Amino acid sequence: MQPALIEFRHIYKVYGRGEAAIKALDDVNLTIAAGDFVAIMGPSGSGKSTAMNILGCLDVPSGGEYLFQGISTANFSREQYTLLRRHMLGFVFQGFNLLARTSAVENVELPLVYRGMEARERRQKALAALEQVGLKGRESHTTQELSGGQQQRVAIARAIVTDPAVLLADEPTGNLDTRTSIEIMDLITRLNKERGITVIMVTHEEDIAAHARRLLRFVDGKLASDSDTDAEGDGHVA
Ligand SMILES: Nc1ncnc2c1ncn2[C@@H]1O[C@H](COP(=O)(O)OP(=O)(O)OP(=O)(O)O)[C@@H](O)[C@H]1O
Repeated sequence: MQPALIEFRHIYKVYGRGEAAIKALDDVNLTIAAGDFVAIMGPSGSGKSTAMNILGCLDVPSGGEYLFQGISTANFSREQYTLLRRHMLGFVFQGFNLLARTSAVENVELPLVYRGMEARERRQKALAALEQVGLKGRESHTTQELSGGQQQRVAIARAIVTDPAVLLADEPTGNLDTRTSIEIMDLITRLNKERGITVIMVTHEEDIAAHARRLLRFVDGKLASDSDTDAEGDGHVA
């Protein structure tokens, strides 16, 4: 049997010591299969960002074990974490996090520069990724010449240009109006369905979470519920 893509075994994250210690994550057990589309919700301070940081190898748990494709990351070196991040994970943030005064195509090429890819191949891949997110014709526009929705599309192109197994999205529509949010969610849903990218997304909005297939709710650092949505994989509430 294939191991799950992602597994949390008794994950704890504790900040501070003694009386002041805060359990940001408290014995979280979780498996996510390849190709799933998971939304994470919960009140402020419930541990969502902490969980995303551990999933994204930006932070390590205080206890428990994080397995990726069945391999424990517990004894990973800093370099191994970096490799896992660069080769398997793509990130999208609420604030887009693009370089200003830099063209869309150059922003998308950036992760390929870190990989040491040759310039021509890099450009080709970045242009293809921009086309995939519906930005053909805007490749040379700089960040400030693009709308918020277009900037998020560039950020998504940058996240998928490396062909990651997992897209980690932290409130990807948090800075967008309703119509643009729906367009971005349709794009993310398409990437999940057509390219098979596993999507894990934090959101505060129920109707954004409804695009996912599965919904995890955190309360006080614990995984309080884990249920299927009504999306049935088509990205829309039935
Ligand atoms: N670096 C840190 N040092 C100390 N405490 C922290 C740190 N990061 C998070 N915490 C605490 O851990 C708990 C979980 O925080 P976390 O940021 O994961 O919550 P969240 O669900 O993402 O909240 P929000 O929706 O407000 O972003 C909170 O009580 C928070 O104050």
